[in-house]
Amino acid sequence: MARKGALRLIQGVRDGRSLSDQSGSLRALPVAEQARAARLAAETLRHQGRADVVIDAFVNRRPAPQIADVLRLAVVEMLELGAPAHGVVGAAVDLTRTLGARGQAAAGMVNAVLRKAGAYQGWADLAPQPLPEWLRGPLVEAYGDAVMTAIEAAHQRGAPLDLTMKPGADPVPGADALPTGSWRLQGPAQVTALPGFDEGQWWVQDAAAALPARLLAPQPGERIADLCAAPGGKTLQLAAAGAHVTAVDISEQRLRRVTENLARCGLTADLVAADVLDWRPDVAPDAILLDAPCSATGTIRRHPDLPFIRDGHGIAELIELQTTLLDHALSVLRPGGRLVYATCSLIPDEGEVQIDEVLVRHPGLIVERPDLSRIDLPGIDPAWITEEGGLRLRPDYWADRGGMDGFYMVCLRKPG
Ligand SMILES: C[S@@+](CC[C@H](N)C(=O)[O-])C[C@H]1O[C@@H](n2cnc3c(N)ncnc32)[C@H](O)[C@@H]1O
Repeated sequence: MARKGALRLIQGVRDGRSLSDQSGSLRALPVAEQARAARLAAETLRHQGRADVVIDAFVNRRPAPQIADVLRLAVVEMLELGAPAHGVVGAAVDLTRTLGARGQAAAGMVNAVLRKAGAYQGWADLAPQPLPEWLRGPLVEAYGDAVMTAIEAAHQRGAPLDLTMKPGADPVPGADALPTGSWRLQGPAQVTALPGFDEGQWWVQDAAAALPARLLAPQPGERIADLCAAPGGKTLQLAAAGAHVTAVDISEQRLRRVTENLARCGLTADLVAADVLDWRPDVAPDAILLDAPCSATGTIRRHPDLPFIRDGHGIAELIELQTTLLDHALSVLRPGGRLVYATCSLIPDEGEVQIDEVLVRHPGLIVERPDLSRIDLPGIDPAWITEEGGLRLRPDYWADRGGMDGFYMVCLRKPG
């Protein structure tokens, strides 16, 4: 059941739909099988390049797309996830037979290929799935070949589960403290079953994603606008620090997640469903966190489908939107106030370059470099600080601890 569900998810990705957008398509399966199908599909995409090397070693020509995906699923299940070959091969042959006349004809080939693939030596040494050229090109230019290889290796390793604790909450048993203040659980976990979930003691948030709110240093009683706020990880941090938070997002549906998260954690914020570009508060905020919409190319560890469903189109429009959002946010900020701009992107045009340009457009605007002596901003590696004074985080950082999402963030101060 889970394998058939995983194959359906992968085919959805081939048609351009993300895995998360398809989660409803598994509703007919028991919950545990839904989770298994989702994991199988994600791991198959994550390791597709390596699976193809193995398959190519045993076929004369690449099979039809659907059959190739059945083979990839089985290869990844055997060689990456360690499932016993006999069960996987039998299930893959059965799955192939359900794929119409082409499947019936291919069942023998699938059986023969997978029997050999199960005994493949050298899986661990195969190069990770490369990023598509539209993304790889700009990233090699920005970071160089060696870093690109390290980033691809980090994508292959996937992501652990990071938690941000409410101040004073007890850590989740088995979680490790990270230098920057987040907590990390290695290995898969059912989030809602973890201790402290129902009590709202913590929320799921990648260690890198937790840093923009820390960089902003929210103070009790400050008026802070969280712009582009949903699903609300940063809103929760700002509210937990005692700030009066207004969370603005264009998507009412996504704002419902913010409402749920606030309620679970016993925190409050004013929620506004609006386009930030139309939003003008009556009282200018003391501080703003602008987590702008972006290519999300820093989150591929957790979204291995992203390279398959994007082709680089739309990034120029996103960059233009980020510029407009940044200018608008600065226009509503109180004089002397601070603004943290953040994107979960690896592309410098969505980070460092935006800041180079905003400083030219807004004379008097300054960058507040991260202060490494601040006790509420622990664990910042000086190597993360960029020339203009922002923080560039990459998936290959903290490789021995399980990596982090790619992110860019910077704290700006508006002239008084
Ligand atoms: C990167 S996500 C924000 C993540 C969020 N800050 C968090 O920490 O959970 C970007 C958000 O921007 C919102 N968005 C995109 N364009 C917007 C606009 N013009 N005005 C307001 N929100 C917008 C999207 O709906 C999406 O929820």
